[in-house]
Amino acid sequence: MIKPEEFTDITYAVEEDAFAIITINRPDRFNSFRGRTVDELIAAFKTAWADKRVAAVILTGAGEKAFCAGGDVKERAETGHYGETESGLFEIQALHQLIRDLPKPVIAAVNGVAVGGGHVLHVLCDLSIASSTARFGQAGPRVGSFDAGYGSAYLARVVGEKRARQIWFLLDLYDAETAERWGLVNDVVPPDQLLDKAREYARKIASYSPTAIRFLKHSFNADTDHLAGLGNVAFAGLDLFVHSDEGMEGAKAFAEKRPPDFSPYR
Ligand SMILES: CC(C)(COP(=O)(O)OP(=O)(O)OC[C@H]1O[C@@H](n2cnc3c(N)ncnc32)[C@H](O)[C@@H]1OP(=O)(O)O)[C@@H](O)C(=O)NCCC(=O)NCCSC(=O)CCC(=O)c1ccccc1C(=O)O
Repeated sequence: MIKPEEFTDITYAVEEDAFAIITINRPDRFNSFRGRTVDELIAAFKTAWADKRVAAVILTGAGEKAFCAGGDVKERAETGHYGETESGLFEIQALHQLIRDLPKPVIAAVNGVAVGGGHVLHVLCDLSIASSTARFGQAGPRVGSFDAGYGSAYLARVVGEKRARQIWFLLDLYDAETAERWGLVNDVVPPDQLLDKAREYARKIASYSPTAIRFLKHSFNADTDHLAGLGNVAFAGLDLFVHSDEGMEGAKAFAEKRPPDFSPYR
């Protein structure tokens, strides 16, 4: 497992002997993730799980523009994949499951755009706080991708069927006020208050019984845990799809800054 001192794509810190802050740190790529980023996120969440000081975890992005823009589409357009990883696997699904299984609440502090796989990350967090400048949405069908596991089915539990379908079929970006109205985030605050609000949430959680919180988190999850099986099916399909001509058309069009042409695949 990669050690925190070896992290290149994220940063990890424990504050007040009470909570961890994980920051995706690739601002030049809108904090999009590659294989290495996902490996480091997994290592950071496991470190937080094992650390007895840590009662809650805050997940955020570096800079003011992006929380996380999903998979690194430029890397995928250039190489067809997301780069080297420790295991040889691209472990995004394991990261999703880890955020759910970690018996400590995970708070997304959404500091900018949360789109594609980055949007899925915040949806999977137990709580989300948005900067008033944050924007939310999915992008997969534009760039030749989809998340037909937690990213669609669990999203529908959070915002309802019509809105989840609207998010995935229209691919618009929604502002923080709309996200709050839809129940997609718990709070909206000015950008300069975002991390303090997340710390306030984490401090409160740290003052309560960790065993009670752990049971409650597992209980909330139990109702949708079967979606992990759906995720296995969905990601097996996605592995095939992203390498197809249709899938690669989306990634190449993004990298070439042109609209994709999916008309041959209807
Ligand atoms: C995020 C945007 C909405 C921001 O728009 P805007 O504010 O107008 O800024 P831009 O000028 O567009 O972007 C600024 C700068 O950042 C670069 N950038 C943005 N996003 C990415 C990205 N995802 N990857 C790489 N680089 C990115 C952008 O190119 C600009 O750089 P310049 O050098 O200045 O040109 C908008 O940028 C946007 O829509 N971005 C793309 C979002 C997206 O499509 N994300 C990927 C969705 S798919 C996904 O995340 C799932 C991946 C996955 O889980 C998976 C799992 C297992 C197998 C396969 C996959 C899979 O591939 O799908």
